[in-house]
Amino acid sequence: MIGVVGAGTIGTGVAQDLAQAGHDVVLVDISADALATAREEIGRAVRFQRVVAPHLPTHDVDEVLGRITTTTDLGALATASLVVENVSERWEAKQAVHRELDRVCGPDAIFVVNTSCFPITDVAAVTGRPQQVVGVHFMNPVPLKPVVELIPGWHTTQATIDAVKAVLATAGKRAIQVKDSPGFVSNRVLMLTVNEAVFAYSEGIASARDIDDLFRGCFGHEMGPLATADLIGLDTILHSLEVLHERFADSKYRPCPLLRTMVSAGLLGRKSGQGFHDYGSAPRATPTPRPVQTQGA
Ligand SMILES: NC(=O)c1ccc[n+]([C@@H]2O[C@H](COP(=O)([O-])OP(=O)(O)OC[C@H]3O[C@@H](n4cnc5c(N)ncnc54)[C@H](O)[C@@H]3O)[C@@H](O)[C@H]2O)c1
Repeated sequence: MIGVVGAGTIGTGVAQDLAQAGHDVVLVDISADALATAREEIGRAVRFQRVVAPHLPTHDVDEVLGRITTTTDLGALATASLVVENVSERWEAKQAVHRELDRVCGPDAIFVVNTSCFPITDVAAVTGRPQQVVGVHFMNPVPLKPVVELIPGWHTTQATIDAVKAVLATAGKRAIQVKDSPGFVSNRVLMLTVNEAVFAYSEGIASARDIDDLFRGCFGHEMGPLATADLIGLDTILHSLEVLHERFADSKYRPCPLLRTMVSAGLLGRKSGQGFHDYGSAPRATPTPRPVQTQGA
């Protein structure tokens, strides 16, 4: 059995993807509402998959949901062989969950850290098993993205890396391995782009629509930076920039004040229905029925 902790934007996708690959999944969150929403989202995403990704295998909704058990009790992961942690990008949450996982899980269990920016070595250090902790930066939406960033921590063993790669392969995922550093490669670059796009928008240089249009039309991106931010979640973008700002002590990562204001106002992007673009009252990241190609956070 595989544990998935955190049933938000990305944890929901991870649970779906692993269940589609045939694994029994226990999905844990502190919020019962988040777990209920996750089940609804997974049902919807499995149904939509044939429309948004006709090249991928189709799955039976009841079979996929039948492999996923949801609970608010982390103790349910006592027999997990592997746990993928996807809780909010806040240090207090990350370290508390890994300490608790270290206490409840068996000594052989491997912990996968799905984080946008925290160094994996820092997370591994709060456990008594740093050799069995590895970072996997999944991309969003997880079931549609074939590549992940894989980040060993200082003490991660090759056996851990191999075991995690084998599980990723069951879900058709290819891992690109990079060294442990805040934001790794993808988010170190992506967060700067998103932040600069927010600055340009806040200075009135162009509308959100035109900023995104430029990136689609000029660079062939499937989504512009502001639509990408909406998909990832503006709170996750803000927290990621805060981590980069603090860890590199470099002002180039200071979050645009507008981003902070929008998060305070509850404008979190797709998951709240409103960000730089309007998504109506739809909860979270239900993909629109057209091919989706996006980045991760
Ligand atoms: N959103 C993305 O596109 C994306 C992509 C790759 C990685 N990530 C990373 O994945 C992690 C989750 O991001 P997200 O966007 O899904 O966030 P989110 O805010 O959508 O969801 C986080 C979930 O964690 C739960 N949670 C918080 N504390 C918890 C605890 N102690 N125990 C159990 N559950 C807890 C919350 O209730 C919430 O449901 C972050 O570290 C983020 O940086 C996000």
